[in-house]
Amino acid sequence: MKDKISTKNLNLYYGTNHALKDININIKEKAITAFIGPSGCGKSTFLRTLNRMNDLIPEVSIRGEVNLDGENIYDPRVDTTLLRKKVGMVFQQPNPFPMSIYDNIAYGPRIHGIKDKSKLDEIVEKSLIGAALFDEVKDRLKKSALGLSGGQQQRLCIARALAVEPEVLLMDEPTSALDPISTLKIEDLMSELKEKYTVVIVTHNMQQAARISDYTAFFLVGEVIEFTNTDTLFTRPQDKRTEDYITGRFG
Ligand SMILES: Nc1ncnc2c1ncn2[C@@H]1O[C@H](COP(=O)(O)OP(=O)(O)OP(=O)(O)O)[C@@H](O)[C@H]1O
Repeated sequence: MKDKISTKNLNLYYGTNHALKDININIKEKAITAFIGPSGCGKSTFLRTLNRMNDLIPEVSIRGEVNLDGENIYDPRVDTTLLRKKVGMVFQQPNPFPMSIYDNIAYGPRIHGIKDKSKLDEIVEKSLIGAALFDEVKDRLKKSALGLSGGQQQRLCIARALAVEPEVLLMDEPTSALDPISTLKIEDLMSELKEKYTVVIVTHNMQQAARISDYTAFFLVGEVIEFTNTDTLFTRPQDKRTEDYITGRFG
């Protein structure tokens, strides 16, 4: 499988806080890559560098490269709107817009210029099917998205991300606000999504990383300590710090 994203000596500072230190990793296409590590070690920060979401935070400075299909996304000529269309994001708290289920999903495509009603209908249906939500909501597409359960809202947010035909999906602890059954549904969905998309997930839950990801990176105070395929990381970690973390000795 080819590398979809590769970072080169990536460093990030919040003011003087050196939050990411020389990150060099390659993320494989059409696979699930998980980031684990204790709180505050830079996982979310790193995830956000992959579609330049940190640009929106004041006092951030970034050095190094993030290459998407070989092109550095920090090149000043890059259009961040198009970048974020290609590299979509799902957050910890489901955050549907206060509008109908249909309009939530049509929102992105409309921004990108699609107005034709039948085309939008088709995108909405396809995205909801892709997010394993269609059957549950097909009779209430015009009802408010805020009436859905938390787990349904999170799948709606995934459908909303899929609607603009991304290539990469970044997920920042997408199940930590959900009950176990909704969590399982999202995990099953992620395994389906990786057939078409490159999926990158931050998770606090090591069992989740072990269950669903193909590759896992262990972060500690702004550094990637170990990054390899998930089985190896959890069964034969090379670094003592990884071993201590996965065996619950700290974190
Ligand atoms: N918006 C921000 N402004 C300033 N500093 C920040 C900001 N976001 C994160 N940081 C700092 O960057 C470091 C890494 O935080 P980050 O949230 O990326 O870690 P994390 O591993 O994702 O943690 P958690 O698992 O708790 O979400 C921390 O020192 C944090 O205080």
